[in-house]
Amino acid sequence: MIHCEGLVKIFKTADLEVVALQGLDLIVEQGELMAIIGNSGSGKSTLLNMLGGLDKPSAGKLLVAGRPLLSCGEKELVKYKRETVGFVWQNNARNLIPYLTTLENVELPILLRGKRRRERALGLLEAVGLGHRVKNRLSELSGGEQQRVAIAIALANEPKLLLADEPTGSLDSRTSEQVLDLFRSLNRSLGITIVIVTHDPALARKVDRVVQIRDGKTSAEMIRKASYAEEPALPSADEAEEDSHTEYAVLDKAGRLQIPTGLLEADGFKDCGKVRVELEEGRIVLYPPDEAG
Ligand SMILES: Nc1ncnc2c1ncn2[C@@H]1O[C@H](COP(=O)(O)OP(=O)(O)OP(=O)(O)O)[C@@H](O)[C@H]1O
Repeated sequence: MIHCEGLVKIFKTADLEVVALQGLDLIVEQGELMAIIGNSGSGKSTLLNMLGGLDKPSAGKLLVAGRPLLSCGEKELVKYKRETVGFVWQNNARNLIPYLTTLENVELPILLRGKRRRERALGLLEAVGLGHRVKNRLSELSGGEQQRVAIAIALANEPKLLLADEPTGSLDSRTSEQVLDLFRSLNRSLGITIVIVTHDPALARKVDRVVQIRDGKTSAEMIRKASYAEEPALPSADEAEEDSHTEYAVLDKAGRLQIPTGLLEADGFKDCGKVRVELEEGRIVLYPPDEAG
């Protein structure tokens, strides 16, 4: 569904250039539900904007649902945004119109596409568990309910890919859990590919694959040992990530590897600047530079 290779994004301001993505590689399969995590400023939102066709990369390869987003024209990009991708934002103001009812909010994007279909809007609200709240104004809904309306809106154009930027950022943990459950059930029932950008490690732990971005590049991947499809019971709050997921460092095509920061604190590696690399019995082993061979 998503194929990014060597993706670069440079923001130029009057006197400054910021390299937000520095040759990022990422592959997301069709029907995956995955999360992207990373520190503030690591490039998560920049990546999501590229995937959603809201901004163009400066260089690299970016294919989404078979479309080359870097080279396609404006018209094709508009078609892509309308037909292939849906967005859910943390900030409800970006998704919702406060003075309309729940039903009117969901009908609107369908109306804009020239197909007035109350039935479909009602169906979407049922799907997100809000069939009983269709006549309420948004101010009468809780934060979690409003986020579910936003998800119904994002689904109105029957997207193949749903992009969610901090979708639970302003919700308490119980409501976040419900929103994530909804993503899971939509992923299963509609087969829609879902990419969630989050700061929330608890949320990230509950999907099959978590990709970590560091300095504009994918640096590590955590893959759930048992897929949630095979083992729907989610890890308990006190289960550590190591128990539920296996962590991998990303090795790119040029042979570059980002070593997890914690490991670099070990004796001999701190600020060492270089390492000795040996192949030993089928394993690549790193030695501090001053350790005798
Ligand atoms: N429009 C822009 N103009 C200039 N620099 C930008 C622009 N958008 C993002 N950046 C810079 O690009 C880098 C990556 O930003 P981005 O918003 O993608 O990070 P993020 O990982 O989403 O952060 P956060 O978790 O805080 O939202 C940052 O250094 C940011 O300051």
